[in-house]
Amino acid sequence: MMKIDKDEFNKYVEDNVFNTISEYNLIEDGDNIMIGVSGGKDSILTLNMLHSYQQKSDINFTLKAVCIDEGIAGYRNDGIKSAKENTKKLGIPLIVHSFKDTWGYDLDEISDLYKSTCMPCGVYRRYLLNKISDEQGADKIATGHNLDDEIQSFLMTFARNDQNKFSKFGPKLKRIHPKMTPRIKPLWQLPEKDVGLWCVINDIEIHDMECPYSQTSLRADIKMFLNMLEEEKKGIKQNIFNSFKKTFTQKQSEVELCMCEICNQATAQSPCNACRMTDEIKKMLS
Ligand SMILES: Nc1ncnc2c1ncn2[C@@H]1O[C@H](COP(=O)(O)OP(=O)(O)OP(=O)(O)O)[C@@H](O)[C@H]1O
Repeated sequence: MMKIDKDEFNKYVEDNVFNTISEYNLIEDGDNIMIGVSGGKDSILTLNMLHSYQQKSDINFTLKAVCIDEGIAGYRNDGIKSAKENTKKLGIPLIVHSFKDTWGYDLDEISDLYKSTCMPCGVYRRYLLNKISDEQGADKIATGHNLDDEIQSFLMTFARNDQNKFSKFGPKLKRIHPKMTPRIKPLWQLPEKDVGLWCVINDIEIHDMECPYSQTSLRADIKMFLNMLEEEKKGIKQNIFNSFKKTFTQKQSEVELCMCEICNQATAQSPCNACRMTDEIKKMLS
């Protein structure tokens, strides 16, 4: 087995992330950054890298973290524990907010209502991440999306013939509405295997469990396909990412946003997805 030098590896990870931050101007002076922390490896590395960037760079910015409790028995509580421990260690304030507080039910209670549970989960999670970031005055939401996530999303747009999603690609999304907090992805150029290795090498306590619902998604199939290809043809994921980078030009979303007549959040169409879904779920549950 190949021996890995811890300091060298940590420097490689830090250089990779710091380069993405500076090359794409992810963080600017005076920014209030909200980090979406699930307690898993990607968001815990993001948390540590942004904390370290705050210490080492001469850019002044604040950090807060938010953890959304979807209500997944036997899964989410360990993630929240990891989010609490890791933010406490770094002195970063954490907000925990649940689906149940907002809509009155857990994800578990609505998991059978849709073909893939990831659909309602994604709609509600994105909604809450944005709402809380907006309420907290955040300028940007940092997520732990890594190189693997980005090429999976890229291939998913082809599988679904949904090129509108191109506006969500890239390490930094533009602000398209005053109430829509844009995303930044500091791990955009870092392969997932290196994120895992960083946690192991540094003995970082993380929540290392697959979401019990993730197997129902197209993303899970594409991830498995890419991992299988990578096993046989080393470097194929990096090649896909490099080709993606060459052809990628950020498409500005062409949708004009308005305010949801029910919840007063920014949306492409009123009522917003979350409110329309809530109405549908209430009917299905009654
Ligand atoms: N429950 C949550 N609360 C807050 N942020 C979240 C939550 N779930 C996901 N995120 C944010 O979205 C990113 C992508 O999430 P996703 O579940 O697709 O990936 P992941 O690879 O499992 O991430 P992680 O290793 O951080 O759990 C996470 O890294 C995190 O920044």
